[in-house]
Amino acid sequence: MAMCSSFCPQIPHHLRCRGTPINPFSLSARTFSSYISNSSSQATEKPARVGFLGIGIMGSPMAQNLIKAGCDLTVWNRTKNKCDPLISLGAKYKSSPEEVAASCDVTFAMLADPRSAMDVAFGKCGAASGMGPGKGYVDVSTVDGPTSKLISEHIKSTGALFLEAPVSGSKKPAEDGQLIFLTAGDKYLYEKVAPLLDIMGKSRFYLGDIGNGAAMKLVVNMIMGSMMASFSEGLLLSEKVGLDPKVLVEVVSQGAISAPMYSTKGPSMIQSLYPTAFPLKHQQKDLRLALGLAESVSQPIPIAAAANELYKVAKSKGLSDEDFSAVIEALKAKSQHSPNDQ
Ligand SMILES: NC(=O)C1=CN([C@@H]2O[C@H](COP(=O)(O)OP(=O)(O)OC[C@H]3O[C@@H](n4cnc5c(N)ncnc54)[C@H](OP(=O)(O)O)[C@@H]3O)[C@@H](O)[C@H]2O)C=CC1
Ligand SMILES: O=CCCC(=O)O
Repeated sequence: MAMCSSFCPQIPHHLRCRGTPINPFSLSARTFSSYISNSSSQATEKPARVGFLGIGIMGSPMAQNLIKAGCDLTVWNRTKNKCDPLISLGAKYKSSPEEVAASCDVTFAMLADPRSAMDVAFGKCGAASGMGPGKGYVDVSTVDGPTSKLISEHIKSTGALFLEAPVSGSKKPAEDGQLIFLTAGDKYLYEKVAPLLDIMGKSRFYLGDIGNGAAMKLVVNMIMGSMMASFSEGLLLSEKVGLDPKVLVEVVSQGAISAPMYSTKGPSMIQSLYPTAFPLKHQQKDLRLALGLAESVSQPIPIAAAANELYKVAKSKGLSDEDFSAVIEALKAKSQHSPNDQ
């Protein structure tokens, strides 16, 4: 368990065995009382009833890890057939977010963007209609602070608790239970869902008031979006001046600007392949939201603003559902010129 914040309960790694969701906090909460905290043996009781809304690239492996850990999981997705593999693994299915929330102690939501996060949380048959005292709602989608605050207000007006908990880490870390949770909101709920976060992630940060988790996530993804745009420029420039971009990837990997993202995505970018882990449309959404965040405090972010334009060009070229590394295609288009150009 990585060091998170002074508020963060430190759980020794040996207490985080797969299939044994064990955490000392589980003893105190009534709604979560079915957790056991026996660090020396396998869990003999099932965890509390957990809901999961939004079974996309991220939601699917996160939900799967909860099932594998023995959680009593109920799922919902707008496109129902994406729930089928989870149902095969033992998940229950309900036909609306309201029904999931009504039947669960804590409900997670992993939705595409602010609009869908709000619709699912408090739209027609939304989760809020099924919430009430003793329940918790944990939104792990990447949204902006104002959206998160609105969702929080709707959930809390029912008497339930709310935690925002966007994640750093992509498809593979989600599959491997290695996500990083950036949480804010009700501290009590944070402590109660810690065992569930520890099933899906490798670390968690508690950042205080609602909006802080969203802001942290947007800052991280703003940096990531600019890094990928810059890396794309480097790959194309190296090739144009007669260098082997594969060697560039190797050189970068050995130096101070080394990043797993470059080593992982560089080789496929060189082949113009963009297998989707993080959809480009979501990266552009995050840059857009980061620009709004910066605007709200009059902070100039010109690099991110330029990167955002590039992702918009990539979207206009039909690359929304490709991996965000496909942003390189926007630069290829830009750099095309006639042989007569100087
Ligand atoms: N992929 C990644 O690497 C990461 C993504 N994120 C963030 O996580 C969130 C989910 O991402 P990801 O799983 O990749 O995205 P996907 O596009 O794969 O999944 C989006 C989910 O939102 C649902 N959805 C979209 N619109 C609506 C709507 N109007 N009403 C109800 N449900 C809707 C989709 O349902 P349906 O199946 O019906 O379309 C799907 O379940 C995003 O906020 C993203 O920014 C965070 C970290 C990493
Ligand atoms: O929001 C997406 C983040 C992807 C990552 O952290 O690798």
